[in-house]
Amino acid sequence: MDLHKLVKSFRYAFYGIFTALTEQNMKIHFVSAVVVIITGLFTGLSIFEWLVIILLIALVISTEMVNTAIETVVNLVSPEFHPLAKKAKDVAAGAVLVFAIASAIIGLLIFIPKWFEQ
Ligand SMILES: Nc1ncnc2c1ncn2[C@@H]1O[C@H](COP(=O)(O)OP(=O)(O)OP(=O)(O)O)[C@@H](O)[C@H]1O
Repeated sequence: MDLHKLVKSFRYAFYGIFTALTEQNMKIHFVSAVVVIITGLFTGLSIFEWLVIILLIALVISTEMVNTAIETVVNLVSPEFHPLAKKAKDVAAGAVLVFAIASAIIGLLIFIPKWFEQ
């Protein structure tokens, strides 16, 4: 195993996370995640509920990062307006929206009953 290569891959991956965090949408997802985690700490969640919340947060952020990667490649290969560039960007953005909406619904299904039982 090439340890040097492995360390380099991790460094690039962390740089990718840092780069993605400079995007406005990622900042919104990040702040939302922090708000959800703080709300979860105050509400009191079971281990299973935390697993679901952490998985959803990680998947929304990962989906947004893949969307950013797609946007960047599209900008590289098609800086001018092109209907296929539009299709790629809109579909990638739609994928994030689908996951974000589903996550918000699942989050509310976890939190709302707990708020009303207290
Ligand atoms: N090269 C292109 N050809 C056709 N349509 C495009 C192109 N670039 C962007 N668009 C359209 O504009 C929308 C927004 O694009 P994009 O996300 O790149 O801009 P933005 O909102 O300024 O993003 P960011 O600020 O995150 O770079 C796309 O979803 C797409 O509909």
